[in-house]
Amino acid sequence: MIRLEGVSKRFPGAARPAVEAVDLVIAEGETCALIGPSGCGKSTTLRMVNRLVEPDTGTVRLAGEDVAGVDPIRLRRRIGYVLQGVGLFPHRTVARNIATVPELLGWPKARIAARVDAMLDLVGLDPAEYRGRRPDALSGGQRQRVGVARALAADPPVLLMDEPFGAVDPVARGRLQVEIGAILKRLRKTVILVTHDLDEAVRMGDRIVLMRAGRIVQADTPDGLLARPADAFVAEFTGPDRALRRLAGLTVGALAVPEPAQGAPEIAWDASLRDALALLLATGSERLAVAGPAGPMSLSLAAIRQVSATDGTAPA
Ligand SMILES: Nc1ncnc2c1ncn2[C@@H]1O[C@H](COP(=O)(O)OP(=O)(O)OP(=O)(O)O)[C@@H](O)[C@H]1O
Repeated sequence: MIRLEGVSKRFPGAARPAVEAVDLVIAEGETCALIGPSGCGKSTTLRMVNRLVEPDTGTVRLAGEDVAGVDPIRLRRRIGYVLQGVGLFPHRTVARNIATVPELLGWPKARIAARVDAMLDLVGLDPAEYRGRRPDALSGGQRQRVGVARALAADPPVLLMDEPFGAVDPVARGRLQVEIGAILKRLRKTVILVTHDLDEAVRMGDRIVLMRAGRIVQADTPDGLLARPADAFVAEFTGPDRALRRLAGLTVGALAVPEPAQGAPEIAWDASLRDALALLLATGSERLAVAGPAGPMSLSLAAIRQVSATDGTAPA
């Protein structure tokens, strides 16, 4: 769906390229999280997809088409864009903000109004209560929800998200990551997400691309990145609590076995293994009871230990 081939960019006067020889393919319906230290080229990579930045060399293709040959305005109508702090128009109502692209596309008024309400519903805001408000009457998390609603309003197949939840407090942020991630999956959007937050990348990414100094160091599933860091830099970046992070990205269902564990503390099938471990430690139990989709199951501490034991250390 999105293909970057040998893409490089050096800004005028810069000592080294911001992005260098990046090859990356993002499949339709996939969420790809770009992560890495500040200044490693994440946002520049993202912006070359919607032509806010032009590459010096290489090509960016969208559904097979070289974006260099597509009029930028037309291109951006096919690509939703969500930024930190969103950039909502402050003097426009929530409804008018969400209607921005449909209005540009000349949709009839009734269709726009219906779409605005559907988008508000989608992101969990009651249309009757929120459509007439202005952005300054919203919480940070609500503003980000409106930002996502606006980006999705014209139903673009591709969504670019640059630190979308960076300005939101940690509690609201966790909820947004889970909810918005589920919506994007359900709608089968192809998403590039730029983030500083490894937990966000693990929660939302089907794949994580870790960059350093303009280059891709490792592109892998969240579990692959945490379990098998390609080198010492990746190991350091993912940190000493890599094993716990990994458990946060895996569900109880992945390890539960079809054996009843009567009387054991209960955990949900779709809870994370990190929550399961916390419950095992808090209760001192060796096993948890799981209500599986096809009957009672159990999850043992030993099984979690086994998964953690495969947590590779980086090759020297
Ligand atoms: N418009 C620009 N003009 C000149 N240099 C730029 C421009 N945009 C980015 N850069 C430089 O390119 C490099 C990569 O920047 P980029 O914003 O892509 O990094 P990033 O990984 O997204 O960083 P951060 O996480 O801090 O947002 C940095 O050294 C930055 O200073």
